[in-house]
Amino acid sequence: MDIKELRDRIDEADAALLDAFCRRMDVSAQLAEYKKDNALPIYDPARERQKLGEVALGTPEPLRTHAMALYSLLFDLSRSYQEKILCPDAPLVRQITGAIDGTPKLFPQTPVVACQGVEGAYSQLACEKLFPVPNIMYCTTFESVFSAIDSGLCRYGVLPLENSTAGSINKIYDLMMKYRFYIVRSARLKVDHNLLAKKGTSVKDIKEIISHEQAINQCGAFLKSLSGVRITAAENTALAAQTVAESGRSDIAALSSRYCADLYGLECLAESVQDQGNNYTRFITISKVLEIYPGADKTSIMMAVPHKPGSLYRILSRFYALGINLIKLESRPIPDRDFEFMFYFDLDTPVYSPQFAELMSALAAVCEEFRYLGSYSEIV
Ligand SMILES: O=C(O)C(=O)C[C@]1(C(=O)O)C=C[C@@H](O)C=C1
Repeated sequence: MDIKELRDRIDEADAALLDAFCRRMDVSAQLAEYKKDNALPIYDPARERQKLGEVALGTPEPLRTHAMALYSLLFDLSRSYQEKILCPDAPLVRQITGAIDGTPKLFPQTPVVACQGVEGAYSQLACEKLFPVPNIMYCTTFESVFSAIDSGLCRYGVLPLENSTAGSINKIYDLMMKYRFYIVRSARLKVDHNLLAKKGTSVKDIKEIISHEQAINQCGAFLKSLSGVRITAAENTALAAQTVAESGRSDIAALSSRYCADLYGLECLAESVQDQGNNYTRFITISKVLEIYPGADKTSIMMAVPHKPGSLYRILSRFYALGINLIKLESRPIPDRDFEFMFYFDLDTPVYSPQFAELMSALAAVCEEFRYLGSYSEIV
């Protein structure tokens, strides 16, 4: 048999499948109306289990798992179709539409912004990338940034979320579980670590290098190339530069930004010493109020899914069914719950698209715990 004949047979099978699929979804819509009239929940796990059992029995062995995967997807599509019929205007979708209409068109120019660190820290550079003229309030910890927003002390907070070399900043993800906030903008900042020391120092004199743990990790190869040097962790890279400047020693150096060299009158002994030339950190701007500025094409959400096989797959299949691209997936253990995880998703979808509205109403209905973290644009 040639390829043309085989493809004709596939087309024939597909026509029957498509017809059966449309009929099945049509009945699903009728079931949605029945459930509404009789106050029944959309999801009926016992019925789905029974159907899967029948599918397993009715399918020859080599195709059994494939058929079961197909039916799991069919149930998902069927349920999301029913949700669309029963709750076309979910409260979350109304809240998002309200925020789009109610947010000013211009991003704030001179607000009070909280960030962790001191003058010269990468967070300060991020604040300046995110706002034209930020009025920066420095906090000692990431948590104090969250609480400054929560208490209304500052309107915005800027926090690092992930680094292209070192990965996610788990502490921030964990704090996200504890505080209520929305992301209103993000930015990618190129992070260049430089070896800074007092003027007149040469690399061979250096006996100690101080910096933030993340920066030390990102400069592993360079640090290995220096022998007999003690590595000391500092609270942040700016503080490391300040310590060197105030040390009165000519055998100590810091890994820090170019900005800090100027700020603390230090000399740059070696430039861009990080392992990966393209070292970026992604920062987010958070606010207590949901604001959606024009051009929002990214959305972050977090959710706890039931602790059973296929739960995450069910969520992912919804993204797939609606053609929504997932750009990041992170998971963190939920405190006090045995091996249960909170999942964080970054989605690449304009907040104005109908698929997005459909996804938001569907997810809010299927997850154990679901939080919409905001829609925003990213400055690169
Ligand atoms: O049987 C139902 O109650 C349906 O709504 C149909 C259906 C299905 O698509 O087969 C969809 C959702 C339920 O969880 C169970 C089954």
